Amino acid sequence: MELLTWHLRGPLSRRAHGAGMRGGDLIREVFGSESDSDDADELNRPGPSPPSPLMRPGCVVETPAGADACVGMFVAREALGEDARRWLLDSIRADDLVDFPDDEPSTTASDRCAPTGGARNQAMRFGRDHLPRWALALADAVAKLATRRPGDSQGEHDVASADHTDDDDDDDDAAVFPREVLARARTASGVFNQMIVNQYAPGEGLTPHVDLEAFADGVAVVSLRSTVVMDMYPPGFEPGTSHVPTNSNTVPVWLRPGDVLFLSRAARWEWAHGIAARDADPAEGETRSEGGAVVRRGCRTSVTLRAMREDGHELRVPA
Ligand SMILES: O=C(O)CCC(=O)C(=O)O
Ligand SMILES: [Fe+2]
Repeated sequence: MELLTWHLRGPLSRRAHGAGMRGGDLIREVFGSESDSDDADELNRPGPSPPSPLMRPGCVVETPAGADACVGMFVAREALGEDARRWLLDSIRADDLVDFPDDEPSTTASDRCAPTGGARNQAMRFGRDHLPRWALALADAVAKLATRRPGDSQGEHDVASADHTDDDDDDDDAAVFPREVLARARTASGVFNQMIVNQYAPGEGLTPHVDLEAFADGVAVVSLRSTVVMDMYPPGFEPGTSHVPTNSNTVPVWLRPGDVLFLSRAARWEWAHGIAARDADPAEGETRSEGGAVVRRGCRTSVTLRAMREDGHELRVPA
């Protein structure tokens, strides 16, 4: 219960903004969905074919400017090109997982987006068996990117391979995700076995939070459509504080269409992340807290990929 409550204060609390859903409705909607009887139909639906390769060749996984202190956070810039973004949005729409407030979702930033009101703006799936095909394809491509060394534009490193030797250990820590996270690729769970699709209208945010302990290390967020600023809050931030002013210690990360954000190590366990509820963000690189250039938000869609921990940390849901 505590875990769930904590989670609800985080990613889901933004619903209070438009949908006015709470407690049981939310939990039923969010956690009930994985056992829906129409799950099998949804999973077997062919859907649009992914472009090949899914990830843009030559994309670089980097530490965003000014974010060196946030150890374990990386962004793959425009990892999904135009075709991949279109495929992903079409796949999400084909599965009818969330409502799109605009009829023809653009693959780039758009300000033609009205607030969602009572729309379904979040969907979760737990377990690889419950992930739609498109999510499995995305998860595998993102997991490959996570084997890269930051700054490298190519060359997945097979740190999870069975013939890996201990002599390589120093090198392992140089990859985007730690070795033990990448090693999940050899298990049934895969690197990722859980996903959330989130839909944000302009003005909607995400309360700062550290992801639940029930989720393992190694979180990836695929960002689609509107550019947005994700704020990283350094260790010491008190989760559950509903209104946290952005202060000088906060590290802003600009997420553009097709970017993939990686959180592991301290960035996943010690830093909190959140999105301010506002209609516009400071222009990229803008550091002044007031009076600087701003960019209006459009609609944003994100896909968060994670894995459930298998060491007894349950995601408890009240009966
Ligand atoms: O939507 C996003 O960009 C992040 C979502 C997130 O942090 C979460 O689901 O825990
Ligand atoms: Fe999160």
